[in-house]
Amino acid sequence: MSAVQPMALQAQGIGVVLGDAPVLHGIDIALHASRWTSVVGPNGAGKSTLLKALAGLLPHSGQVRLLDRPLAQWRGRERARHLAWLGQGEQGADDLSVWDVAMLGRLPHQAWLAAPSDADRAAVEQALRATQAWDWRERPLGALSGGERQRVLLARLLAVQADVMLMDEPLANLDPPHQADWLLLVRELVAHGKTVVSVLHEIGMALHADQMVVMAAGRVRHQGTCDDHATHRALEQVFDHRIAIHPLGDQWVALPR
Ligand SMILES: Nc1ncnc2c1ncn2[C@@H]1O[C@H](COP(=O)(O)OP(=O)(O)OP(=O)(O)O)[C@@H](O)[C@H]1O
Repeated sequence: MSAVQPMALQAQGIGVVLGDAPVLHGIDIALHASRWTSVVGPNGAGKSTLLKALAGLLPHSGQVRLLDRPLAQWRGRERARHLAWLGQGEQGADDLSVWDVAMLGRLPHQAWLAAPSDADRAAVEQALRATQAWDWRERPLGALSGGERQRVLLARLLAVQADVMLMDEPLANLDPPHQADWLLLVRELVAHGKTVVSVLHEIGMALHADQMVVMAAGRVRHQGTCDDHATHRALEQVFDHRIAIHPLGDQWVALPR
């Protein structure tokens, strides 16, 4: 009999209002630890807003629980060691070197104004090598291409060595080989007990996840495993049947109808 997996993240009745507009309506999701969940849906569905609410970056109604404890009960630095975040199209830090950007991921581990420890330096090197960004470590972030920049920001997230990793469009600007590398990386993270939640527009890639949350118009329309036909039908429905999910070998692909 397999052991019951603990919950990494739970959202209960999450509502978010941005400006005057209600953007999320009563979201309930439960994400097991050591799994990869992809969040998909049309533009404006509320995917990024949900990810920000899960990360505690947005005021919301309802409750988020991280590792079975209400998010509000975590102290800031402790939470930042357990929950790492990669935002969509993050700007800023252009003058910092790639090494220093990745080292920002170690801030929750460091005492105030303390120099980086050997463990910090080892974590940064490991993260930069994992995203093949090591060779650029002395270059300023602002001198990199869009895809190179994304790999450095991914390294910053990895350097945190958090249990739960939230990534908003992590494949943005990545070429196909580096998208494939990301997939291998996520599988390795999950095999080592990490929990990954990623917002993805690449439906074929998203279908490699363990679980899928399908959103539309600020609501969760479906939550299920990626090999379940009900998940595929929900996907086709939220995209107005403009795509169809087909088997290809041992994978699933999304093709335009
Ligand atoms: N600051 C804001 N004020 C008002 N409405 C907002 C604000 N930010 C986002 N919205 C709206 O909230 C809704 C959800 O936005 P969100 O960015 O979460 O969608 P998304 O599913 O991530 O979309 P995309 O796939 O285009 O990235 C959209 O309709 C958007 O216009």
